[in-house]
Amino acid sequence: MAVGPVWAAAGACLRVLQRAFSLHKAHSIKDMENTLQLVRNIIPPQTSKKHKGQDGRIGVVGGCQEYTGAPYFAAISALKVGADLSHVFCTREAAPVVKSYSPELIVHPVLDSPGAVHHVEEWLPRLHVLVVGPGLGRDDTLLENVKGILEAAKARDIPVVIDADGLWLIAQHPALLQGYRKAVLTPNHVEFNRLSEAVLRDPGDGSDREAVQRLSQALGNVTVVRKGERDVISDGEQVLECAQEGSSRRCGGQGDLLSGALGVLVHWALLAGPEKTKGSSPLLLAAMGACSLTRQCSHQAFQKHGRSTTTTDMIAEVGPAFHRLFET
Ligand SMILES: NC(=O)C1=CN([C@@H]2O[C@H](COP(=O)(O)OP(=O)(O)OC[C@H]3O[C@@H](n4cnc5c(N)ncnc54)[C@H](O)[C@@H]3O)[C@@H](O)[C@H]2O)[C@@H](O)CC1
Ligand SMILES: Nc1ncnc2c1ncn2[C@@H]1O[C@H](COP(=O)(O)OP(=O)(O)OP(=O)(O)O)[C@@H](O)[C@H]1O
Ligand SMILES: [Mg+2]
Repeated sequence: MAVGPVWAAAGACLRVLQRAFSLHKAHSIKDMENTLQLVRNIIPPQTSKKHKGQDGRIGVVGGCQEYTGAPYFAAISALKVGADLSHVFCTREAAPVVKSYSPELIVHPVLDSPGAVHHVEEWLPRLHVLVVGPGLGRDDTLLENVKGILEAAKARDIPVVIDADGLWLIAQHPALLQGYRKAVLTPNHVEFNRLSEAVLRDPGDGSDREAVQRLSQALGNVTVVRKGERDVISDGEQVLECAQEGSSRRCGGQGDLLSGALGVLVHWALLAGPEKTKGSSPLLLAAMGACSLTRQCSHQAFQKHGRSTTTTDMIAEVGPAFHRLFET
């Protein structure tokens, strides 16, 4: 019987695979650590010489009758990461609710008004980044206004982070962002599949890494962050993975935290210049920073609150998590 040699061959094969896997894992961890080092480089120093607004004026476009939490989570997270001013452009009904969550946000009740595009356009020169989509909903009038806002942001070369229902809009009209190198898309599992179907028609089999890279390429190298058990990030050229330890809690709102944090980091990364980013794509660095931070917040909050952890608990961890990842 040749069972012995077969088992021996299978065992050897398994050991080779295990070794390859652990080497790959060690490599990924090293890649992640190298990238986090570059993320530390882009963080602007805190000095007494700065004026209000310099470290970030972020606009969140979202907030409607159903969803008021999502734009709040995104906008407050931007502030907690270190932006100086955070604006929310939402519907008339949502505005008093969002305001009542926090006196720190500047809230514009304009998104469902006929002058929505014009109003946001007037603010654009004073904003560094737009985060489009958290709690936006899918009302046609709102989405039409957001189309106009995106066109206006592109015309001014303002970076945009697109999340949640903003991604729904892009799945209907991919041309809106085609080739815009200052865009970052942050789909969850379902949003990623929807976008891939819409943009690639045949998303194919391939690995997660290939799928993210292909979507980015098909959209003309916009940066794509696919959230999940591991976050996969690509600008169509490079692919990074974020495997920072998070938690097994999957409450709503964690992606909103990520999008707000990313808004600030995108501003910082673009401001930092090549001597700080050392040839790496600023948007990839910003994405890796925001993904690591969100997961670290989740990890810390879960250690304290376990099963009852919610996004509010994670937001309370933004300061300590940021310090732990980027300032020690
Ligand atoms: N407190 C709030 O106001 C919140 C509002 N939210 C808003 O809710 C709106 C809809 O967002 P959704 O994320 O529900 O988008 P979708 O409506 O596209 O999601 C569809 C469904 O997919 C499911 N899903 C998510 N991840 C999955 C996975 N990995 N595998 C299988 N199914 C999965 C979700 O449970 C959801 O019911 C957006 O505007 C969003 O910003 C969310 O951000 C959560 C918090
Ligand atoms: N299975 C998982 N294991 C660990 N972390 C995960 C897992 N899935 C998602 N995450 C993390 O949770 C965060 C939010 O991702 P998620 O997929 O929940 O976004 P979302 O559905 O857009 O959230 P939201 O409820 O805010 O809309 C990201 O930091 C991501 O890395
Ligand atoms: Mg989401």
